[in-house]
Amino acid sequence: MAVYTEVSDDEMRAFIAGYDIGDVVSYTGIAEGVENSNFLVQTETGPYILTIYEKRVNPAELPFFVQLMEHLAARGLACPTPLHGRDGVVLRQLCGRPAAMVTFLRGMSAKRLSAGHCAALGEAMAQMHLKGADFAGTRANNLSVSGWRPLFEQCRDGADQVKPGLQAFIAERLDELEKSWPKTLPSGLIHADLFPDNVFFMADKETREDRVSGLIDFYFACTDFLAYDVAICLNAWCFEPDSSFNATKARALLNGYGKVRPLSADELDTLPLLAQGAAMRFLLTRLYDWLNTPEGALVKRKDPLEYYRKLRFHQGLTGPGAYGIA
Ligand SMILES: Nc1ncnc2c1ncn2[C@@H]1O[C@H](COP(=O)(O)OP(=O)(O)OP(=O)(O)O)[C@@H](O)[C@H]1O
Ligand SMILES: N[C@@H](CCO)C(=O)O
Repeated sequence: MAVYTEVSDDEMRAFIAGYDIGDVVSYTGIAEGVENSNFLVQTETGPYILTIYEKRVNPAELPFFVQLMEHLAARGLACPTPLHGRDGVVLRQLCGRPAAMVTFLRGMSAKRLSAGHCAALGEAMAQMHLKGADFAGTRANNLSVSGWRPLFEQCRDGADQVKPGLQAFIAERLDELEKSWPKTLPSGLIHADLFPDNVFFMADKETREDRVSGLIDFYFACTDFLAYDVAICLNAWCFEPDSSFNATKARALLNGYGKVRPLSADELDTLPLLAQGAAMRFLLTRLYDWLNTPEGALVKRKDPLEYYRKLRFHQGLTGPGAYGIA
């Protein structure tokens, strides 16, 4: 459940009055998500999403995220578009926290992922990379290689409670990743959290096949290697619940991506390393949350060991062939 900030009816009405979108008809907290408080707000002119930004979002970075969504939406990417208040302002305050309203996107995240979903995701991600190429804003990725060790230092003492030997495993892998992390791959705007819950699909009316209808949750977006985004998605989309890797889904994802933006030989060769790094990122943030979320908290903790297993898989690879590509 991700509604950290409760909003009263009066506070909601006053907040919505700041926009030219009619009066509030109803609103409800959205249970999904872990980072921010989200509400579905119905007004006389339709549905909107209200986000109240919580702990992990740095208010100073909000203009970057808002301008990025405006940039991508203006170039035809189906993503939330921030609403301007009557005074022109996008970033506002509600219940003492930064807040913004965005357009509501139709569609649903895929519950049972198929190779078709992975192919569609690959294409949509590549389109986002191309549309983001002329975005003027930049934001360093604080959850890439230089951010992992400080995060590890904050949770290393608890690691062995989660799995005996985990502390030594992470320490050894971190040393290796820091030594071998690439320096010169094609870079640009990446989403950095394009998990299945952040991608909406709708069935095509004629073919009945699921098409991507929208990408949401740009609050980890940053400037980094484009192939790192691909690696994050290989991890998030191509493993089965029993932890086995599905090379058919990986091939579909990579081919879908490559149809729009072909990956260079360097990017392909580096994928196993990038995928290990991407697994390290989510292993560490989940480990940190696991150790720091009090028992009984409203938010459901995600299993860090899922990403330990993913890291181990990529660690054993010598090239991108295991991802189903020649
Ligand atoms: N623009 C939108 N249109 C429709 N639904 C949305 C939109 N934005 C968010 N939602 C709904 O709200 C839920 C939570 O949103 P979001 O993933 O942005 O939250 P979060 O707390 O930042 O989550 P995460 O844990 O993925 O970082 C989504 O799963 C979706 O159901
Ligand atoms: N997608 C993240 C959580 C939200 O950023 C994870 O699964 O760990």
